[in-house]
Order: sequence, then C-alpha cells, then structure tokens
Amino acid sequence: MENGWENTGHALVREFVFSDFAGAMAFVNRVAQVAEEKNHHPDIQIRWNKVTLTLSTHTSGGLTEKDFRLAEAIDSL
Ligand SMILES: C[C@H](O)[C@H](O)[C@H]1CNC2=NC(N)=NC(=O)C2=N1
Repeated sequence: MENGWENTGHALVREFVFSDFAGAMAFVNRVAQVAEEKNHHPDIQIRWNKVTLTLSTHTSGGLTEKDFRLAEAIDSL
C-alpha cells in the first residue's frame, strides 16, 4: 500500500507519530471507537508519542478485507 501501511503478508502495520503522549492517546481512543463500530480490533503499541497499529484477522490467521477496510477508516480519522 502506498499510504504509510506496510503489508508484511500477515498484517498491515503503520506507525503514527504525535507531538506528545496525550496526542497519541487521543488518537488511540478514536481508533478504539472505530474498532468497536467495525468489531475489528487492531493490536496497539503505544510508546510515548508513537502509536504502532498492527491489523490482521486473528480468526483467519492473516489478512482479510476487514483489515484493509479498517486501515482506510483509520486513515480518514
Ligand atoms: C467474535 C468476534 O467477531 C471476533 O472475536 C472478532 C473481534 N475482533 C477481531 N479483530 C481482529 N483484528 N481479528 C479478529 O479475528 C477479530 N475477531
């Protein structure tokens, strides 16, 4: 993908950088809302001002259309 997401073959991974921890957490909370709406939940790593999201479909053991749709929704936050 050419929008910042790395396709590892097993997952879509993207790092988002903010000015501080509060910015990172605000973003994570918006992602959480979308994840609940879609019932599709990213793995989330928070490291001060950086958030790394890893999208995969655990029940399928890899990438599905749900992951690409969730990535698009996160991009439009
Ligand atoms: C029962 C429910 O639909 C499943 O547990 C959903 C919830 N959210 C999920 N999120 C992700 N990323 N992968 C899943 O397989 C998944 N399964």
